[in-house]
Amino acid sequence: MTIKDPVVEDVVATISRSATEIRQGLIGRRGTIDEENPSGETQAEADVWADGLLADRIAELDGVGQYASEERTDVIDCGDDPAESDAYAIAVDPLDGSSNLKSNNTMGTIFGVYDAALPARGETLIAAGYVLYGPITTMVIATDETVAEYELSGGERAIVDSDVTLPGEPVVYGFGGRVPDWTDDFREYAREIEHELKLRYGGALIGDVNQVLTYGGTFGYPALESRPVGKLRLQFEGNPIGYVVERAGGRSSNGERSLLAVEPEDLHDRTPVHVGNAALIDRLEKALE
Ligand SMILES: O=P(O)(O)OC[C@H]1O[C@](O)(COP(=O)(O)O)[C@@H](O)[C@@H]1O
Ligand SMILES: [Mg+2]
Ligand SMILES: [Mg+2]
Repeated sequence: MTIKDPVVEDVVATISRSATEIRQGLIGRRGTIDEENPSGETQAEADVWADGLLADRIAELDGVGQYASEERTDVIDCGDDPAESDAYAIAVDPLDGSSNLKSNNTMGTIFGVYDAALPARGETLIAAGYVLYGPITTMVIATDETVAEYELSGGERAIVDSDVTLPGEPVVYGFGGRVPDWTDDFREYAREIEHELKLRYGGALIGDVNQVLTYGGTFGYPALESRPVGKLRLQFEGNPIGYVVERAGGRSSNGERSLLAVEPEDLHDRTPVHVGNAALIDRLEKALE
């Protein structure tokens, strides 16, 4: 599978080559450091290390004007301003689910290629995807043309599915947050889903969303009573994941509308995230009305 846009291909190739190294570099970096990221969360040593590695490599690519990640406060300007040129802005969650490092469970790396200066609406994404560090390392890449899945080995990517499509019949679900902290409307909706689908929740967005893409169903990290804006970050998690799932034939929502239509106010905005089969996301939005 070739990616038509050479800058997107360069970004994807850089991330796929780095993934093998990131996976290997997790060994010995499972602890936390005495620092917080801009969202106020304690950083893992690996979060900061993976961010540095990706920032160095992505920022130097031709056609990349900005690099931003959930691990650093500000955007790095590294070329032409995406607002005034053909350059793209790359937003990254270097390690998604890094609290899973301690228990040695699934994690990922998420990226979005925005044709706009950050923060930007998801509608300006021209590509997005993720690496999944599971028993094997895979990469899902969505562009305007298609969603494809690859296996990564030694920095090379080998195609496994050139047309990833959300299965029509939903099978699995995963909802984040503590049940008593859910809103009454969401809890009522979740109770129905629990009777229809099978629970799959691993504590890393990427692992859980990849199950939804594989089997059909829904993943949600909802608005909480204690935190109405939810937990996940719009630029680094919500938008890229929303883009992938929408391109694969599903829907994304912040509870009211497509994640891709949400206007950001700040680089580190949080948002409720819901993705999956369109019929389920339609039902969710109705339940929250
Ligand atoms: O621990 P919780 O509340 O279940 O949260 C899990 C969610 O938080 C995250 O770990 C947040 O991502 P980061 O690890 O990149 O901060 C998601 O991957 C996951 O869906
Ligand atoms: Mg994350
Ligand atoms: Mg992260």
